[in-house]
Amino acid sequence: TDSKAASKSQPPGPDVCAISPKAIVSDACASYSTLDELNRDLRPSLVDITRNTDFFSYYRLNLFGKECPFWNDANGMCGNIACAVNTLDNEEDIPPVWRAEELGKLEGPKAGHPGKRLQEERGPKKPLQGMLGEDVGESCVVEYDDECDERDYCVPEDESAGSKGDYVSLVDNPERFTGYAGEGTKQVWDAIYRENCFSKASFPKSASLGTSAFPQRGPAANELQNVMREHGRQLALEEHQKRQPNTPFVTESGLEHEDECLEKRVFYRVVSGMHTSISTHLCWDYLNQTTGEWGPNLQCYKDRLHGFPDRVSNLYFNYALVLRAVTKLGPYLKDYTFCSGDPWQDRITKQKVQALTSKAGIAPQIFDESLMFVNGEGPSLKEDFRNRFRNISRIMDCVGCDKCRLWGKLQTAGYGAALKVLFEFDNNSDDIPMLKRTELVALFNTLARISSSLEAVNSFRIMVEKEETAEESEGHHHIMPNRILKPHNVMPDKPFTNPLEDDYVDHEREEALRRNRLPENATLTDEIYSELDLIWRVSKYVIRGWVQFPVKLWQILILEASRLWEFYVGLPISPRSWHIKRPNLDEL
Ligand SMILES: Cc1cc2nc3c(=O)[nH]c(=O)nc-3n(C[C@H](O)[C@H](O)[C@H](O)COP(=O)(O)OP(=O)(O)OC[C@H]3O[C@@H](n4cnc5c(N)ncnc54)[C@H](O)[C@@H]3O)c2cc1C
Repeated sequence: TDSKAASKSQPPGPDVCAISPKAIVSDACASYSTLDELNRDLRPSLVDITRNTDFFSYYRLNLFGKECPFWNDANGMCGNIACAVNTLDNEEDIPPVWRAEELGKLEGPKAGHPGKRLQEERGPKKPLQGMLGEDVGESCVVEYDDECDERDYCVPEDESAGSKGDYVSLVDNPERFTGYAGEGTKQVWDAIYRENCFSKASFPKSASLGTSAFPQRGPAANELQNVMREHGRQLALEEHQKRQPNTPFVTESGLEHEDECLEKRVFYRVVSGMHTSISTHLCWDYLNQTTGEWGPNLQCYKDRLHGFPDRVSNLYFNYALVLRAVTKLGPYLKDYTFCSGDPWQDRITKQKVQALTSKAGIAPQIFDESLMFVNGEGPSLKEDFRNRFRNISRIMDCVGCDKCRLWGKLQTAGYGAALKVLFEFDNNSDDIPMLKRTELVALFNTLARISSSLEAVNSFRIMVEKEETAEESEGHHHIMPNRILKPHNVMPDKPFTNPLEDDYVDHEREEALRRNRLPENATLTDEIYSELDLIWRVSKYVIRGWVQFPVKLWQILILEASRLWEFYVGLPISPRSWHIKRPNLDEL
């Protein structure tokens, strides 16, 4: 009952399925341990792609040229050396294919938004058209006349010749502690969360913040009041969680967030999960100002995340969402040339990407985007959702620390690309939007960010465990509040165990069984229906296995062929990574 109550107190409770506790658990949710397992599997390839290929390790963005469109940010600037970004000012340091002289040579499809007709002519189901890399002289860049394509979820970075921007090496500018804090950061985070306040009426494009100071009256003032109320509720919720963990948080409007629709919850989770990832990185790679050394800061993690399971839950949710987008994009990337100016490297990059997306494709579906924007007020929310996300990408120009702005912009672009792939790529439609190189780089690097955050959070949890065990053995009786994040699938009466241990999966099964158990007062009819339901789900699971078998076999063949190729050309051979998974009731 405790965990039930807790799950009602906030949208993303630690024991709750990431999206909707009842309706979509089997198709759209994976357990925390499944995601950890996937992450352990995929992480080496992802790190390899984002660190060792030119295509994915250089990003071009307009880092300094855009003013904050919402307020005067002159006072919120970070002067610490750690806030600085090393841009690649010397042309020699940029891969040849992206140097200005090469971009200047480009002709043809770089000019102009492709428009519907041109997209149709280019043919269906090839969103990338090989446009970014078939040949430098042909077209490594696609340029848009207007700021956004109507299906963009964020303001895209422009890589075309003549556009303003700098190249940065993402490897040389790691996301970590910078010391950027105070009123400036508060203002930015507040503005970002304000975008979460959906109203019944749709907002006009980029309107919810407005460019002027806060209004005193009229519709905008009403909205502001709602925002303040919402923010106040958030603070009250946090206070409540501290004082009375695991009890429902009741406001005048009832249990918090209980009645929110899927789309609004998803929006909040994406933003909050991104915030969690940023906090995790700054705590993991923290500057000890006494010793001058960089390393994990456990207290920083405890203050920001350990006591807030919903924040960590949102991080896992984002992993599922972005990984699903990358997996969905996989087949489209087969025709894509990863143009970096060196055909040999381009081929290797492609193989690495194919290996990653094929591996991810073998895993069970972890997020089901087809459930969004379909029921209730869902369809009418899509444009609002998109505009709000674009606004968040504009707010990133108000971040007063260059390095934070770099990673903030990259990650919003990455989530924007993921949302575009999930909600605008319709396999049954011929009209599929295009992706720029910057969007692809942002997408893969955002996944890599979340992936390293998951790893860091697991390591931090283990550190907390060790610290508590040490304290206990010294005789201090440590009282751990229930709301502190435990491995998510642990039964309430079982001891806290390291999520990396094998028996974690057993807890997961027990939890699944517990969820499916009938209430004590169940009638015979309930039991019969429950049995029939189980038989139905098991049959579906078995049939689905048979149907998917040829695809899986094909994926295995592709993977094996790619390993053989790696062996043949003398590359390090990627490990085999498919598992025969034990079915659990969640997947049935
Ligand atoms: C876009 C952006 C990028 C940044 N990148 C970096 C960076 O790379 N390195 C660096 O050192 N600093 C970075 N910062 C600053 C950093 O995020 C913090 O703002 C700063 O460390 C001050 O932290 P704080 O303790 O005041 O809480 P903040 O992290 O600023 O949080 C403000 C409030 O938001 C709420 N909150 C916190 N986390 C969550 C969550 N996950 N979900 C929901 N609500 C939450 C809490 O109420 C909290 O009090 C960045 C800031 C921004 C806006």
